[in-house]
Amino acid sequence: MTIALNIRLDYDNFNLVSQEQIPLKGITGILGHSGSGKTSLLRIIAGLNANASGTVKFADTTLQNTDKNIFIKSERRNIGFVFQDARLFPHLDVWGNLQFAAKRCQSSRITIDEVISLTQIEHLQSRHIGRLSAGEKQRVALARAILAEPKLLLLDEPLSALDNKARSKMVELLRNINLRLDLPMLYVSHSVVEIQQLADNVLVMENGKVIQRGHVHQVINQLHESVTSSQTIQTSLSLKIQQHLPNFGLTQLGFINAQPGNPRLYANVVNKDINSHLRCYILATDISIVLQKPEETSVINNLHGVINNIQRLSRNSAQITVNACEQDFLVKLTRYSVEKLKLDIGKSVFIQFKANAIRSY
Ligand SMILES: Nc1ncnc2c1ncn2[C@@H]1O[C@H](COP(=O)(O)OP(=O)(O)OP(=O)(O)O)[C@@H](O)[C@H]1O
Repeated sequence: MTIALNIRLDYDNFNLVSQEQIPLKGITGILGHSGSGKTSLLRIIAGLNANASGTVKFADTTLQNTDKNIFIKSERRNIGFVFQDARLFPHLDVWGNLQFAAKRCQSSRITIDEVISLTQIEHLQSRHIGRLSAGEKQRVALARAILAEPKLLLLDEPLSALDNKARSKMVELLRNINLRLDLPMLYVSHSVVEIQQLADNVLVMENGKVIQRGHVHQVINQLHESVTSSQTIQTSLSLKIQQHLPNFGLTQLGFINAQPGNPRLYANVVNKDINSHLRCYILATDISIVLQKPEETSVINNLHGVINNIQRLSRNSAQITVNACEQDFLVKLTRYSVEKLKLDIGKSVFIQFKANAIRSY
């Protein structure tokens, strides 16, 4: 199933042009700076922007074809939408908000109780909307959207008002809902970390155009510097949980396609089952490079690799790509260190990073 777009939207100071086939499998993240056109793109797909011209096809259904004067109204598109600000009915309690959605929904592939349980709002049912936290409101908005049994769910920065704890809970919840209901999602955010933790595939937007697309790790590891700040350049990867070392507060991890002899990595204890995959990232500023094999060091993660790219970031800093165990690691160094260590493409080096450099939500 895909969304096929061939559209154009012109405002006085902004033009969006997109010819895109978006495969609707799992969660597709749409990443980009403020003003790059992410919300406009979602609104066109949802049928909330009649000013756009061109064609929008959802699987075999034409939702819009300007030449043929076709425009299926938003409420008939079978597409759900969760906004940044939840947009619940303020005069109703949680149950009232859910009932409203359930009444409008025709089939019953999922019951209201199942949705309440999936979104973890059992204890909130009689609560008035005005007495919910931002995270709770988002979970109710999500429940309401799911109850309408959409074929596609669009989410526009739904986590932006949440703190880190609520955010990580929502990320887990969205993944769970995506798997349990097999409900494809398009998820807009300007946060690289949020997209890294949630999306399977990513589109990157800039100035009203999609400039990058692909699998989450591949896109994030090659993010254009105009999209990411040099502070958030990161290696995005998935690792396999090998064993927990509770006495040390550590978890041992392996590369997914590990070859015999590949070293293990260590992260601060991760609450996940053995053999499951941990989606994680390592900031480029958290990795350092040494020329000799470190023998006596407190830095727990040490990998041998070869430099395959050096890219200048600013007058005084550079991004070095080191391939180790068939994985590219991005490292940010000062130009002083690059010159001092005489780093060059093809040079054999060791990279080092601490356990707490392996991050996840
Ligand atoms: N109704 C409108 N009339 C004129 N210009 C608009 C309108 N809606 C959006 N724009 C402009 O279109 C551009 C893209 O806006 P859009 O909301 O799609 O960006 P975005 O990437 O979602 O940004 P953010 O992350 O801040 O939500 C912006 O420059 C915005 O000012």
